[in-house]
Amino acid sequence: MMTKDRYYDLLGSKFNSSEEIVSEIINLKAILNLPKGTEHFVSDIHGEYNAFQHILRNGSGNIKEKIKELFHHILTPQEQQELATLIYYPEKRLKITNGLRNDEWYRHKIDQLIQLVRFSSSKYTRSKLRKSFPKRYAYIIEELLFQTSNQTDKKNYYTQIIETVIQLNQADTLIIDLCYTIQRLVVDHLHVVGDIYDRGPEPDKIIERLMTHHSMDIQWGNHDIIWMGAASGSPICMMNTIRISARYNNLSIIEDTYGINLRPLLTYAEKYYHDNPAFRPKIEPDHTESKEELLETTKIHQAAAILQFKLEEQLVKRRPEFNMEHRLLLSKIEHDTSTITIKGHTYPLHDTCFETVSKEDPSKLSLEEEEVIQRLLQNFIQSEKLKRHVNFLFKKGNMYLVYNENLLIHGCVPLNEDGSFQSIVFEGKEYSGKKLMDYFEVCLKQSYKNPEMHDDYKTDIIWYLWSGENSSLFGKKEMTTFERYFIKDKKTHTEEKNAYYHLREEEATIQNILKEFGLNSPDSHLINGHTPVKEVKGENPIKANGKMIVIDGGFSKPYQKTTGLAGYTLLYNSYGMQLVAHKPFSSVDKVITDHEDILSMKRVVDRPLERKCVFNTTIGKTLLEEINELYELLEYNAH
Ligand SMILES: O=P(O)(O)OC[C@H]1O[C@](O)(COP(=O)(O)O)[C@@H](O)[C@@H]1O
Ligand SMILES: [Mn+2]
Repeated sequence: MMTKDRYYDLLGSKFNSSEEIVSEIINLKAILNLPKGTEHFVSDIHGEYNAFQHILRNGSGNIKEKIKELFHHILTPQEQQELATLIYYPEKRLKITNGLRNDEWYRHKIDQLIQLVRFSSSKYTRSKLRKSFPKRYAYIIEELLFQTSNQTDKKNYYTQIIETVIQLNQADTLIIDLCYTIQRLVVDHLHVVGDIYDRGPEPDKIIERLMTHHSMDIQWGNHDIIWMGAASGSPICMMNTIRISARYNNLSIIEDTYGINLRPLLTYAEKYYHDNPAFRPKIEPDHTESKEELLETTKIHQAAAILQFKLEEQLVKRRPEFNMEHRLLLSKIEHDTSTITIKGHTYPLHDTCFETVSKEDPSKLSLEEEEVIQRLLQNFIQSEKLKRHVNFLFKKGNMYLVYNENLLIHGCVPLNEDGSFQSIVFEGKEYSGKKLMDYFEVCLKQSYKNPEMHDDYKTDIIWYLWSGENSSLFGKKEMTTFERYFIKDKKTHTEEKNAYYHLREEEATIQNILKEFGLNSPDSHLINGHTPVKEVKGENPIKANGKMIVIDGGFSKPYQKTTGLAGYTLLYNSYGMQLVAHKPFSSVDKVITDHEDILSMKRVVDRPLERKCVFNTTIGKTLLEEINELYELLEYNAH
């Protein structure tokens, strides 16, 4: 333990004089009284990088709103949209409008953008603002920002700066910098409420983009943890990532993006599998793969699924505490009649591919299969890029987050029908509610530290998190992957949701959960992703008298049919929370050429009586502690 004296000496060494300490106290106190910064919540991005980056660029409609507030009396809606498009994609827009621009256009645009920077920066201190400026024009932007073109004495100075920039052919780059500054200023902090991976084609690009973000956090989703599990040495999580990537025709994420060699798996799959309609990949109309390539994917898809089922049987048997015996489906197959009996009903099996499944010992892996799995796993563990991405997920992510009096969880808090927390025994200890989620997090972290261990308890827990009944990330009784492939009767495909999903409609449930996580403020909310909100069927994303908000971003194209909208994101500024509904995103080109935007409709979730300041936030609490310490330091120095 550090002594108090030593601590103050260390802290004091950051300041040269008492005056410096005093001015830091004044600075921090001033920050506490600024309005709280805008938080942006997104979830279930599912590899749809293009739609995601667009939402970041337009701040879920926030940029357009600022433009409207500032310029509604001088710009038509069309002109406002054009300005918005310029701010979203400055380089691309400037390229397109090349030739149409003259000095007058530049003067005008730079002035409008400066006004917007000023307007969007009112909540920031000068020092924070300075940090948000791109380096190359920081000085010029600052000069322009703190002068106004209206005061006559400053007018010449202001105009002169802009004229010089134009004369020196620097206007384009200045405009680009101003646009990105505005993008950055309208959202202070980003929360990603899980499911960056799977289904869509570019999860890696999403992670890379998030790595450059100025301030963000992640709550892991079930589709993120299977990739984290694969990098932690879990063969079953790895097989599942391969199976899903094959299903959505995205194997190039594994091969090209993460540099993992799938050849051994393909060679093996070619030997035992053929074309099979149930395993043909889902394809987009504009896909570029040849018939042969799609057939290869179909074979890999089957190999990955059967290997996953075999590994699952092994895991279920070695972990009786997981209560997953009902998932021992390979053991239930009647090979002679090609049927299976589940919960007392016998169903015919279709599109089967059980050539490698032994009747006597269905979970048994052949030597060849063991080898393929080992080689793949080594590749997953050693992929530098995957390691970088998973490191980032661990660094920025958690099972849940308490932030500014809100609780953020991707899936759920598993509940019993009576609303009590569902409990389960792991390693001889009973867990429920918050403790259960803390336990899951410890397991994930430990497993990642030991990627050379493939079937230890902590690594197996990651699979439990993917598909176990008490998993806060899954939230359903069982995952019917096997049934979906091989049984036609849709009844068997249903995945019964945890009681949480109907109980969360009630305010008392949410209050109880918030309390479990130490939240008692009347302004607290619970924010979930994970389940698409079926607005077409009348589902409301705002539940429990406004305490519960479901924001599945609906980015995942294959799921948009069921929701009717693309989905939701959430904004939380000093005036309260607003839910934003988005239409599906078409393409960047459409935005740039036709000014098509994801039409956003806003709905107010709530509006607290008082405008929230930094003082009321999580960061505010830390600042307050810092201020108190600085006061103590002043006193310590005075003695
Ligand atoms: O639609 P797909 O890709 O077949 O996946 C279905 C599976 O995905 C899950 O819905 C989990 O994914 P989500 O987290 O996106 O809901 C499972 O419950 C279900 O079995
Ligand atoms: Mn999910």
